[in-house]
Amino acid sequence: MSFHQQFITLNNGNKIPAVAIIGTGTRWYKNEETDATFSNSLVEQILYALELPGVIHIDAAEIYRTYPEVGKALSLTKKPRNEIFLTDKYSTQIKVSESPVTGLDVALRKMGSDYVDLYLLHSPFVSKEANGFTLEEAWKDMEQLYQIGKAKNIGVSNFAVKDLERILKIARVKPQVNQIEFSPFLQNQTPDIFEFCQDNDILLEAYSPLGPLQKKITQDDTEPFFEYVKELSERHIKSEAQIILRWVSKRGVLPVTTSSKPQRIADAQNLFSFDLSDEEVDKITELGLKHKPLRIYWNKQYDKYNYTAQKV
Ligand SMILES: NC(=O)C1=CN([C@@H]2O[C@H](COP(=O)(O)OP(=O)(O)OC[C@H]3O[C@@H](n4cnc5c(N)ncnc54)[C@H](OP(=O)(O)O)[C@@H]3O)[C@@H](O)[C@H]2O)C=CC1
Repeated sequence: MSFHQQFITLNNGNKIPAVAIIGTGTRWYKNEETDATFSNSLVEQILYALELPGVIHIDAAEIYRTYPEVGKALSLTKKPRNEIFLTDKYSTQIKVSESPVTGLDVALRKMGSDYVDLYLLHSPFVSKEANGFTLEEAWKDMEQLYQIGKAKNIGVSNFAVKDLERILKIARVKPQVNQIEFSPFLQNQTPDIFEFCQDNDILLEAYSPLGPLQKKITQDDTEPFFEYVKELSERHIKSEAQIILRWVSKRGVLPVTTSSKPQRIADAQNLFSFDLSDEEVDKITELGLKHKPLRIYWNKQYDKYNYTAQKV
């Protein structure tokens, strides 16, 4: 099977691989970063990913406590650094390090790299009282990292329109990315975020894009959404996960996925070996919107927006 890779051009002209195939949070998440919690299976899975063709997009974060595994895999791989796209996130809500500048220094040391390709503020939940700096000051730190080249691109995660407006008011460097929860069952994490980011040329990334499959229960099989995804899976001879990930990308959003199963990682990297028609994309959108909102992360902060999460 021939391999095709796609890239998206960010608002600063840089390119990003259009799917992140190995997230190191969620199923790999740990509360502690010790020798005892070191995950050899995560190292193996990252190394497997790094043997696949093309530029490999890895998603990391300070709060996942998986820098040692990422560092080990980077030290063992034969893939050159410029064929790896490494995303990292500064932990805002739970304080791990003093500031984005100090946080990234520690991260780079632990991962054994001189730079990250993309650095994000993990959430907008920042305050002088809790963090010692405001959201605007945090962004100034991010800009400093961008200027000195330790972060080739910068962005945010879980930001609502009002949070982005605060940043845009003071930014010298506009966020390149907003990574949010996005799936057919959650098409607006917060009110109007999908449209706002597309209008402002801020790339949306979708974490938990496979929410519908992760939470699928047997009787869901009879739901029109699942019936249709199955039909497309048979029509295109692709897995149901590939159909949903491809739908995400056809909506102009970059899917961030992960798996403990090598075949699923390879399938994600092979996302652009097939296409969905506009009609197929629209039908998944429509059937997805009929489903009640499925929000897996940041429920405490964002369940209040469930009334509008399934409107586009
Ligand atoms: N910025 C933020 O606040 C957040 C960021 N993230 C990032 O996004 C990454 C991905 O998030 P995640 O929610 O795991 O993404 P996905 O929605 O892609 O879910 C991946 C999970 O789905 C399972 N899966 C894959 N294929 C199927 C299938 N066909 N049927 C059923 N289950 C399937 C996998 O299990 P299996 O291992 O068995 O294949 C895996 O555990 C994280 O690792 C993290 O890096 C995640 C949450 C929040």
